[in-house]
Amino acid sequence: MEFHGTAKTNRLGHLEIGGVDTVQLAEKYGTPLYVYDVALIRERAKAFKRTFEKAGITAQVAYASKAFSTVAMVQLAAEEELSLDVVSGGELYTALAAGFPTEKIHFHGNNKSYEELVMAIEHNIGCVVVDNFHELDMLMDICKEKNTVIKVLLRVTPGIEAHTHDYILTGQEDSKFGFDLQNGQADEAMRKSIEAKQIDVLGLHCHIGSQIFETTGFILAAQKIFEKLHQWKKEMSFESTVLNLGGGFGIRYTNEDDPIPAAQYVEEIIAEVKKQASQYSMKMPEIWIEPGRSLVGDAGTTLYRIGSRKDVPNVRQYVAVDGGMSDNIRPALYQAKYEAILANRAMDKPEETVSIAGKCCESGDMLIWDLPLPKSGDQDILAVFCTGAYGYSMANNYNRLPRPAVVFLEESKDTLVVRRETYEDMVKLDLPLKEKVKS
Ligand SMILES: Cc1ncc(COP(=O)(O)O)c(C=O)c1O
Ligand SMILES: N[C@@H](CCCC[NH3+])C(=O)O
Repeated sequence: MEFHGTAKTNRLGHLEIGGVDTVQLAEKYGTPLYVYDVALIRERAKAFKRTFEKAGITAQVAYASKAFSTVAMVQLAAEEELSLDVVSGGELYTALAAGFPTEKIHFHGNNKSYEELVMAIEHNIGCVVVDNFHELDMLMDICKEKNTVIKVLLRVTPGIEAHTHDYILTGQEDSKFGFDLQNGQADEAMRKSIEAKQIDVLGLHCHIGSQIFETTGFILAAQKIFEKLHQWKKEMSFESTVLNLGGGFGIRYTNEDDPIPAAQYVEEIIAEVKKQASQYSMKMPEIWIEPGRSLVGDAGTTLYRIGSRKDVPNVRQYVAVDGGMSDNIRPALYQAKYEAILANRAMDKPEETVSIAGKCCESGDMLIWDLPLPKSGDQDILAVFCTGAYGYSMANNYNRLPRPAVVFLEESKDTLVVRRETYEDMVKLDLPLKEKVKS
C-alpha cells in the first residue's frame, strides 16, 4: 500500500506520521484518535497557491472548513495564507475564535439565518455567497438598517452532472443550491443585486460536487458561466471581477481512486477561464477555488483499538474497533471505501481478510469490508487512512460515544488540538427532571 505524506514504518515496525510513533500516540491519548500530518496539509495548500502564482493569476484559495473545522485548523489555514469558506454561524464563530482575518472569510449556505447574516456583516467578512432570493432580500434589509454595503458572489447552478456519488452532487439543475443559470433565476438575481445599493456583486460562484476526478465538469461550468457573463455584459453592463469555481477536487482513498494532481485541476481551470475571457473580450477575472477534502483528506488518519471478533463460518470474519460511524459516517452514508493497516505491526504481511465493524448499535456500522490484514487480535491498533476530511466534522455522539481527540503531528512533535469528549460532556447539556432517581 502507498503511504501518504510523511507516513512510514519506523524501526520498531510501527506506523510513524510526522516523525511520531502512532502506537505511542494511541497509548498517550487513547483511541479512537484522529491524527493529522501537518506538513502534508501545508504542502497541499502551497501546491494550489503556487500553481496560481506561476500562471500569474490573481486568486484566492479558500479552505472549505466544513471538511474539518477546528480552531487549530483554521489557524493553520491562516498561516498558509488561505482564505476561508464557512457555511454556518458555528463555522464563522470558529474562524473568529481562531483570529482568522475576517476580510478573507466567505460565507456560504443555502439557508443562512437572519442572525447568521447579521453576524457576518457585523464582522465585516470578505463576502457572502448568496444562494437564493430569500437570502438576497434579508441581506438588503440588514444592510439598509445598518447603512452598509456587503460584497457578494451569486451562487449559480450551471446544470452539470459531475461524476460522483448522488449525495455529493451539487451543480445539477435539480439541486437545492444556487440560482439556476438557465431558467431565468440567475438573471433576475443579478438584476436585483445590481439595482440594490446595499449589494456589491463581485462575481459568480459555482460548485459542482465533491470527490471529482476529472476537469470536464469544471470546464463545462466555466463555459456556461462565461456565456451568461457575456449576455450580462451586453444587457446589464456587468463585468465579473471574481469567478469562484468551488471545490470538489478528488483524492485517493484506495487504489480504485485515480485523482489528477491538484496543480492539474488548477492549470486546466486557468487555461479555460483565460480562453473564455479572451473569446468574449472580457477582463480576466480573479479565480477563487474552495478545496476542502483535497487539503486535509489524506493528511488525516484514525487510530482505533481492536476489540472483539466474530466468525461467521465460511462467510466472514468481523473484527470490531472502538469507534465507527460516530467518528466516520462516510462508509454508511456514501459507501465510502478506506484502506487500513495495523499500526503496531506495520511491516507484517496480510494473512487473512476481515471486515472492520464499528461499535455502534447498527448493522450498517461497518468501516471497511474485506480488508486484508495480518492476523489481528485484542489491543492491536488499526490505522485507517485518509480520514482527514468529513471525519471529525461529521462526527456525532450516537450511542453517546464521546467524540475522539484530535492531534496534530509535525516535525516529531504531537500537539493536542481537540480534547477527547468525556462522559460528563455527554450529559452536560441535559437538564434533569428531578434530583437523581433514588434506587
Ligand atoms: C460550496 C462548497 N465549496 C467547497 C466545498 C468543498 O468540497 P471538497 O471538500 O470536495 O473540496 C463544498 C463541499 O462539497 C461546497 O459545498
Ligand atoms: N461530506 C461529504 C462531502 C460533502 C461536501 C459538502 N458539500 C463527504 O464526506 O464526502
